[in-house]
Amino acid sequence: MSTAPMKITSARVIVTCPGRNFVTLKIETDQGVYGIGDATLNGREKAVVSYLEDHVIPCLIGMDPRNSEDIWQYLYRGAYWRRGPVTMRAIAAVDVALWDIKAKMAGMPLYQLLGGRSRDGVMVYGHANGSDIAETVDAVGQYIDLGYKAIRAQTGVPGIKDAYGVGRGKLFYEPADAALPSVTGWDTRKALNYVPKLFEKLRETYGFDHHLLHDGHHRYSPTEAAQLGKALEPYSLFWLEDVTPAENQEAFKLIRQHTTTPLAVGEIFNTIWDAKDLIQNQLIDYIRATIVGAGGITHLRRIADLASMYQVRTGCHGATDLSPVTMGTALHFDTWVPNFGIQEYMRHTPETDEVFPHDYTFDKGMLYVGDTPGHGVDIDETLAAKYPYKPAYLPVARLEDGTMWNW
Ligand SMILES: O=C(O)C(=O)C[C@H](O)[C@H](O)CO
Ligand SMILES: [Mg+2]
Repeated sequence: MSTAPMKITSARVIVTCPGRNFVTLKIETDQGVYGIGDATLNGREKAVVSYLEDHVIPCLIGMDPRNSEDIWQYLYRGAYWRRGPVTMRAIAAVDVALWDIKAKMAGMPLYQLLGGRSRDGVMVYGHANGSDIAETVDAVGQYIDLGYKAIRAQTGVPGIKDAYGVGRGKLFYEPADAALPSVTGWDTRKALNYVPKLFEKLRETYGFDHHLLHDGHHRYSPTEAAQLGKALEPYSLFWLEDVTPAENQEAFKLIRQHTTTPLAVGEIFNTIWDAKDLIQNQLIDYIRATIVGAGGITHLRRIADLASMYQVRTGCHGATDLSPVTMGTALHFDTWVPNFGIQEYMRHTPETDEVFPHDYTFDKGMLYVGDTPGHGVDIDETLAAKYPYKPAYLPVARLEDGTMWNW
């Protein structure tokens, strides 16, 4: 790589809504090479747009884009105000765009810069859901027919209005759907009674050859979470995710003492500090932090390295609110990271795929990175401009008596 001076000449934020909102950062350089990073924060997109445009981009102009580590430290330490979803997404977008530039300049796919291939392909899990057990069992069957090796199963629960994870469309589940938050319901007892029956039926119908996963979406108390984990043990889950909120990392001790169902946490984590105690005390099995949520490649690989010391494996978040730029970048990360576990893969709509041309491909339950230099994902700006931003919130959840709960 040349040691001649190199400069960032411009950086722009592109907001587009090809079915859902995405915030993308494009960094251009004086050598004609550009990089792309995702900065989407579902339901709070404009906060990151402002953070980037008003507070980050002015500092970037003139910096040497090759110094991605120094720029990461500059944005993290330099703001004085550390961590948080807005800050860390803005940093992630810059970081990913800079790694994209570096890999393009090297003429290599990004995984080569991280340390090369550790595996041929990346095992992914898809989202099967239905309004009741029968429908969810059918949906899981459809994923099996599509070749998936691992499937997350979520079901509607009798008596709960719009239970988490039950989509309106198959393959394209999208919770952020209303100009103001829609109100969904929750009832822990009803869910605790019903969810194990789903997995009993799934194992009875399809046997034990496929990995099954379930997301508690922060709804249960530690004691209830332990009960759910115990009840699910006979069905041998790949993981039980976000079974209780993780702000208090200590809470997982209680769950861990009562169940051997593997636990996954971290899609809302921003830094290594959110996961440190969970990892060091071996309270989880999978860490779900991903590229856009946790400060880009530069920071996520630190989390993965810490996790590797405690036999915790990765399981990057990959819902539809993470753009193809994050998906593509995560696949390079997954292709390299030694302690890889699994990658979530919720398919984007054809409109989104068209706005973000990419070279990753799906085959028999696996995703494969391409060999395009960089992370292999671009943005068609002309097409993106045809889909203006539409306000869309995630739902909220309330108990039957009106009490606010965790969505
Ligand atoms: O994909 C998952 O596991 C989720 O829990 C999806 C989240 O609800 C979604 O990313 C929120 O924006
Ligand atoms: Mg989740």
